[in-house]
Amino acid sequence: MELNLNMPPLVRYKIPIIGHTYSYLFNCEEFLKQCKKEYGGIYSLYIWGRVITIVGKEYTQEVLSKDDAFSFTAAFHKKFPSDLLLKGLSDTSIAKLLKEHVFCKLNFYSERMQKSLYSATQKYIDIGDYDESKVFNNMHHLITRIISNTIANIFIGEEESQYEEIITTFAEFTSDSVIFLMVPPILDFIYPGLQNYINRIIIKSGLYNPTIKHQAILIKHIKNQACKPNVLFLFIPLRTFAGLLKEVHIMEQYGFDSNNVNYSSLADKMGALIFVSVRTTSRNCTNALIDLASRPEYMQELYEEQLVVHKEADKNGILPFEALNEMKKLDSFIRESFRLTGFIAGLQHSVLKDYTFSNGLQVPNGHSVEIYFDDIHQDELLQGPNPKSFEPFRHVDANVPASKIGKNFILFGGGKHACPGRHFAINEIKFFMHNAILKYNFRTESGKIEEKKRIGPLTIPSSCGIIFEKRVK
Ligand code: HEM
Repeated sequence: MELNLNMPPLVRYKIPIIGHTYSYLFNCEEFLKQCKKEYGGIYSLYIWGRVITIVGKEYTQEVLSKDDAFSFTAAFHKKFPSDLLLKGLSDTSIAKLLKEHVFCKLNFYSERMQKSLYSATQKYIDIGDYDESKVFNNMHHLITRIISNTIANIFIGEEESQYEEIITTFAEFTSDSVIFLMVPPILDFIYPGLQNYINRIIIKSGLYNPTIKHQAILIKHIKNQACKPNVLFLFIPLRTFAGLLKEVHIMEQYGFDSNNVNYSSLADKMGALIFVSVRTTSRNCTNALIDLASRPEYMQELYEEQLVVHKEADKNGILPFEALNEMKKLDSFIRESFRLTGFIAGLQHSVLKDYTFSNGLQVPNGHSVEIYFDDIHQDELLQGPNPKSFEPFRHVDANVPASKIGKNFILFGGGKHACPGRHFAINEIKFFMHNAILKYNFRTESGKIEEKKRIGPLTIPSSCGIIFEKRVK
């Protein structure tokens, strides 16, 4: 019984119904700092008609590591009609399949990744003649298309990724699907969960379903791909479709038999894969690029490192996989960009059973907890001196790579469900940045440090102008 539990303190609030919603949305940084000062490392807020618990650095690892008590996926399903829009997302075999067949042989994808990244960069960051410079106003949009080219190339195949409609689907699937999350859940003030209930009616009645068009495009191209022998098929990293059909255990997992392929189910899984990979990578890649454009004083040092690394490239400019380990300064820069991504709180988890934290406070089954990112990513003890300042090479001396998760770095979550795609994403961002630094000089049009755009406790990349100039060799 919830009544008998020793729950975290509920922060005082003045306005009934609204509770802390306004402060959380519009003054999150200061508000959570103040709450921590008054209530300590774990307390509850009343937001959008529900009580949620904010968990600070001392208890974060408990949330991330105890997957029998806390679930990120369950919290997402509660807020979002994923069973209608993202059917593949609840398929736990995707993470397993990716781990077993893709993430453990990333070197296999390194060449494809570089080739498609470099050609897409040339296509979308096209600055014309040799000595021209050009301003690009929405890097997030361009980088999403560049990343979509690469992810589509790897997961749906070289040939299908040549179609603009497939790139559009990869680039827009996520933003179209989460449209329902973008609408503030005002109806939840009337009754918690009402907003999601109404969203479900809208989708089920056929009034509006933003993913249908993408589903049709994915099915069409998966079919195209499946009809051609000797091509890399889908996200199953076997070289040939014939090879795929021989892999009985994968076929069984996917309900495959050579005469009866369930394309709709494959498109669902592809949708889930796009959802977890494209926007996350694009957002962080854009942030890294703008963070560097904002601090041109670091460009030369990074350029010199990339020049040395590039000596290992073959005649087509393709680096060996191992060269990624040599990009130490770039890796540190990227980790610093991740660390200061501006997320104040997030990674909401649902509580799966009554749980007692190590300090004795308890949360009931069905409750939600959210992690206080700032308490970790901006903490002096965890990050070293000047945790708020962007010090691009602070991780070089510490010898901590961008992919290392732990008590002081939770952008990729943690525990058993920590993002398995982080190495893939970081490799992609490193190859992209390596190429961009070698080819261009870039800086913000304003000449200032451009901050991310804040949306409540989260951020999206700035849409500021970035000036690109070709480097004179
Ligand atoms: C910079 C880019 C990325 C970020 C910031 C990111 C972040 C995250 C986070 C926070 C989680 C939840 C972890 C948790 O529950 O504790 C997650 C899960 C996941 N991510 Fe990523 N991700 C990124 C890129 C990718 C890519 C490129 C892929 C695939 C190619 C991917 C595949 C997954 C999968 C399959 C899961 C679910 C893991 C599970 O439930 O066991 N991610 N990611």
